Amino acid sequence: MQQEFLPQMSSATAFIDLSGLVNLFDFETKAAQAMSNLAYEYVVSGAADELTLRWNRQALDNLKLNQTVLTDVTKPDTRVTLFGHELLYPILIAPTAYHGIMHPEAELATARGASAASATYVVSSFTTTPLEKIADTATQPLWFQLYVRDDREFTKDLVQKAQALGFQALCVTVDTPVGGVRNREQRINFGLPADVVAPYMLAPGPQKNPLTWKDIEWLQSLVDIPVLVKGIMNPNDAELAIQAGVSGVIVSNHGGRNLDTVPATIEVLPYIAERINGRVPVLMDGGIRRGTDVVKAIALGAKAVLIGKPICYGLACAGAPGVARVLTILREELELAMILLGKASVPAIDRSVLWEKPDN
Ligand SMILES: Cc1cc2nc3c(=O)[nH]c(=O)nc-3n(C[C@H](O)[C@H](O)[C@H](O)COP(=O)(O)O)c2cc1C
Ligand SMILES: CCCCC(=O)C(=O)O
Repeated sequence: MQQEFLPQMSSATAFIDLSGLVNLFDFETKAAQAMSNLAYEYVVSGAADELTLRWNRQALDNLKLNQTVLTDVTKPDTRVTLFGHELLYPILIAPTAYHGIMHPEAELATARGASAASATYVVSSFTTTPLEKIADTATQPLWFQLYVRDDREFTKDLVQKAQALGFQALCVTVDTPVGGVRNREQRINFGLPADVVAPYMLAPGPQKNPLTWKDIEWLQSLVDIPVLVKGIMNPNDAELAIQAGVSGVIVSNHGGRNLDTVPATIEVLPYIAERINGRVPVLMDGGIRRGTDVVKAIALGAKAVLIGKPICYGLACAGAPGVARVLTILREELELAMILLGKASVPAIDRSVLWEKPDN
């Protein structure tokens, strides 16, 4: 009998008990069953041999922490301030496309989950839900991620719409003039199902007019909100970003999805932070799955981190509560790590938390 009702419910949300999912990897395992094959292969995909995808994790795992005891930290303060706004903890939702293939409530569930967990949600240009609806739903800050399309008038209208709707920052993705070699997508002949539409995708595929630093200057002239560039992977580009006047830099290799065999983000982060030298905030994403990963990124110069795939998995497993749970688990792990490291606040997290072999 119950079978009859199942099609009306999302097979992804029906009867999922979140209590057994205690870390972000558990969500990935669960999502592999909850998601359609199309959605799972799309999300899990790295470029080519998926080396960078793996290195993002491996490089974080290979960093060791320096335990410090008897420090009297019981309730760490995880707050950070970014562009004049306070975040309760330094973890944002990275922009990921096409939530409509992951859950029937799509980006609205993500927005609800982010709001429930007091997190900032960076909405992808390739959202499958109109920005107005997301803005209506979210009660916590939204940022907008921009893919610049050939039609620059369209792009102008889009960023100005986002600003008018109250999106608080613009992240211009600069690492995707073309998508990477994605064999998993090729094997399943990835495409959006007919009932899932990305309203701002406009002319999918590679664009004819390459994006250059001049466009970054132009984009900044269109809006008053902070403009960040997402996808910086070397100090020279970071310097050019500063010269172009950006308000922030996101160290990202697109979760290993674009150019395979570029280094892990945690590996390049300290060099970029050194070059930026505090002139603008540096954010980072790629492989963050544990509270200790957040600590490591902050120790090496990130002001905050973003998470991509775990949010997709939380969404697919259980909609808004799944998204909220993923964020809350990571936040709680961060708090525990801070206590165990004796760091009472985020700004106090410096390189002393990283283990280095003593000289003597
Ligand atoms: C399914 C998926 C879709 C993505 N879509 C976008 C996108 O639309 N725009 C963008 O700038 N980055 C996109 N990214 C990259 C993420 O913003 C982020 O850089 C990356 O996922 C971070 O690594 P993580 O997944 O290991 O946390 C996407 C990533 C995934 C996994
Ligand atoms: C070609 C980019 C499509 C969306 C995206 O950014 C991703 O899948 O990583």
